[in-house]
Amino acid sequence: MPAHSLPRRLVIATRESALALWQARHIQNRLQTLYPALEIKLLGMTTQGDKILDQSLSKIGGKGLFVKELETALADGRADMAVHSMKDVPMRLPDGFIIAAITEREDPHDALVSNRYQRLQDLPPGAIVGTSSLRRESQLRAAFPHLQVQPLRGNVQTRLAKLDAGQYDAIVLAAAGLKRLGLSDRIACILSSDESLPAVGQGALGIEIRTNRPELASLLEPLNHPATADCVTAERAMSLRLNGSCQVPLGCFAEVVEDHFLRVRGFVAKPDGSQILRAEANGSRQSAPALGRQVADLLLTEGAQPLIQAQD
Ligand SMILES: NCc1[nH]cc(CCC(=O)O)c1CC(=O)O
Repeated sequence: MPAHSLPRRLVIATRESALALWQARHIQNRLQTLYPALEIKLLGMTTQGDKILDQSLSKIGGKGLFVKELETALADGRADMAVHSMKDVPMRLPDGFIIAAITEREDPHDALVSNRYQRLQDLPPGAIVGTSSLRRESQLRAAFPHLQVQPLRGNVQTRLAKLDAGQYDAIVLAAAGLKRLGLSDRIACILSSDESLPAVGQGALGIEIRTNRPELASLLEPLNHPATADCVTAERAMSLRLNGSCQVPLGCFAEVVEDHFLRVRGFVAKPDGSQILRAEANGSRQSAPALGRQVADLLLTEGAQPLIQAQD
């Protein structure tokens, strides 16, 4: 990029939870190292998704609630870019917005957090596990029908506080959030992708800009991690094909195998875990979107349609 087109100041829009701020500062620091002359500020914002804590996200409109306010700040020029957990980014962005870079994935797995138990297998019948994620709930119920799954919302610290107050025997959180916040010692165990297939985009950060700011896209290019971007592209293609929203228990997880290939696994389920459909596709990294769609199509062939529709 020619030096003259470098902006002098940048504003990064972010939510104000500790995790969102960590993520925005992480991107700020990486950009500052790359572009020492740039003045980079954060614009903290509270979104609808942060305000409404008494209802399940799936019932109040889903992921979009975490990004809409940030997009408004991009649209009216208060900010140049927004940092998101890719897990919270809707499959379709509004016209005029793009994810310009996807950074290297942190641990994509879910983690079990408990003050008493080390593993899911150790939880006794009737033990209460906290999660508001239909994806986590359906997988837990399928494998451990003797457990009670109870709703748990709020930011990471709030959820840990509710566990510590004794409201739950264990909770399930994204390992990435705990690790970023320096809370790795709270992890009882990491759940394997067979125990809990991660959410689309889990552990990856995305940087969103307006499509009409190509100079920002060039500036962000060094932050893009191609392997992570290919994985997340496959996962999002799967979810888009199934019209995935928070209202459907669904997961998709892609991994790079032997540098050039992707292994893509997905599932859809009934929330109570009484039915889980799984599928896998393998192929070259260049065909990431096709592999994601292939997983979706395999699931549809297995009978996913009623599971997807039942939630409406
Ligand atoms: N749903 C909120 C959310 N969005 C992203 C993360 C974790 C960080 C990540 O996946 O990058 C979390 C917390 C959690 O699920 O425990």
